[in-house]
Amino acid sequence: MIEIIVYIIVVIFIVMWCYFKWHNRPFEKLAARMPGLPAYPFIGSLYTCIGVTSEQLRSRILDLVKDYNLGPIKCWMGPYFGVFIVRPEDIQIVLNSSNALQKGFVYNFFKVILGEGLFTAPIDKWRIHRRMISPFFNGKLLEQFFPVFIEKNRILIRNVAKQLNETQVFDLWDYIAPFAFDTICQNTLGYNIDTQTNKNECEFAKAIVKTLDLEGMRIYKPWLYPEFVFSMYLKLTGQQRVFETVRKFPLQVIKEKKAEFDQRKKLIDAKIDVTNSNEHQSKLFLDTLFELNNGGGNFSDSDIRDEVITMLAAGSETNAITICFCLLMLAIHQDIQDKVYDEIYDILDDSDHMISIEDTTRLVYLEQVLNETLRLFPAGPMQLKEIQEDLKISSSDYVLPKGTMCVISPLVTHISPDLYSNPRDFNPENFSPENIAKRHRYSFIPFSGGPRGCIGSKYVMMIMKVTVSTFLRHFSVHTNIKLTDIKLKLDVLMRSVDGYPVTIQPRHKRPTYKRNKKPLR
Ligand code: HEM
Repeated sequence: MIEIIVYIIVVIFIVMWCYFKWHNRPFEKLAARMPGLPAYPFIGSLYTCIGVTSEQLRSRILDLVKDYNLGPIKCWMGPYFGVFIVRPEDIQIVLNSSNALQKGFVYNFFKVILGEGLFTAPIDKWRIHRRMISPFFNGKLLEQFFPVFIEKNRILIRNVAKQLNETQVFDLWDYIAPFAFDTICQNTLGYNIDTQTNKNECEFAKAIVKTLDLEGMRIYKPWLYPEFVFSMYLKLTGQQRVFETVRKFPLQVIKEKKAEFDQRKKLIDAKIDVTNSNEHQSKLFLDTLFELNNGGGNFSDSDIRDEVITMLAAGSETNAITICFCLLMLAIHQDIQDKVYDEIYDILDDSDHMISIEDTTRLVYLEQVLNETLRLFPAGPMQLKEIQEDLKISSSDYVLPKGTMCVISPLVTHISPDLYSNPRDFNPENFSPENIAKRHRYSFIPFSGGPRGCIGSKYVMMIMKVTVSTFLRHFSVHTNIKLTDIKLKLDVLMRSVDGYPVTIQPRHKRPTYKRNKKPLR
């Protein structure tokens, strides 16, 4: 009997192995020609990630690309065939191909948290939802978010002012992260939460960071790929509760807001005027989802929940990380800070009047500084696209077979010496109009690109300009660390290992050209 069982197991194993080899033929054919990492059964090339910290992982990836001279590089992610795409010409082809809209298999891990919101949605669903949601983040509608930026910045400045003249450094993150969360909450949910003042109020914000990190860690550990193994891992390590927390908060808010929406609709149907509130505008995003839901727009309750969680997750930490890095860069590079402040002063002078949307469009040097921050510290360091049909890229005439996972990494492309001189220095001149014109458009991809690029890029550039300029109008920012002291860790997002340590001083409201002038005798 035992012999028969063993015989059956061996036969099953051989059949599976043959199927696997047969299925992988096109990949193995290409892998034989393409340089890159060797692979071992089951773990593929991910042995390079075993036992390394997320900080070491970043260095390994950068070394890898350097060793292979930016060419397409093969890398087996467990059983999946992957190719690192580094050159801008190839990135452009992949990001704009209608056959590369599907996200890679690892995005399925995030469905536990984000459901099928835009970030994780399969192509058919994504197409419909993206068309419905895009208008909120484009053009004129963006203006509706502006009053919220101003109000949340007012609270931020009031809170940060407590650190004025302290000699001890503080971590910018402690102030900027709650600010970014409150802002996106108000703008997407119309929900006025104030975690800036009441830090313990929202467990959700902490839980979302934790869950995204847990799922991100899974990418490099193929033995955690099967769902049941990962759930067991969560149970054994007592971490499954954070996943429940992530779901609870948005559901509770959506329920509340839906009741308000239904109430308002009843009044409107009864022809009673409800156009009173300032709040109306910030409710627009969720209200429209409710309208799609009510009007048979093929938008279910779970679609609402998934899109809401996706916006909260995608739109708060990324924003906070970039603002923190930007202020830290300005603290390290005082000359650049002076130049940014001079520009702010030229546009807004030394009065206390609030910045307007028009003012933000004139802050062109600040925009260069923000772009340079996103170049060196792209919050979303890696993306994975699974191609649906064979795709020819320009480097070395390779044709990537259907099913290949294309790994695109701003982290890697942004520090290529072929594209940027002294790529590890912080130099906003990289984004002067002349220098931009000299480079390929896809040399700078912090928001990815093509039809599936970041939906929030305009929104976030605007909020970052408002926040950094408001901060600098009130304070000058300082630090005792150097650029080379910053250690980066690579999870789903890329952050600083040791936070963003700074001190602040009251701003002398005079531009450098007035400050440096010798007094007349
Ligand atoms: C500095 C801040 C931000 C950075 C660096 C950033 C970066 C990115 C990147 C690289 C992607 C592509 C990810 C992938 O394909 O794996 C992406 C997608 C996305 N981002 Fe952002 N993002 C930022 C802010 C925001 C904000 C503020 C929002 C919302 C208000 C947002 C919403 C989204 C959504 C919904 C997607 C998925 C788009 C789709 O698949 O259609 N992001 N973002």
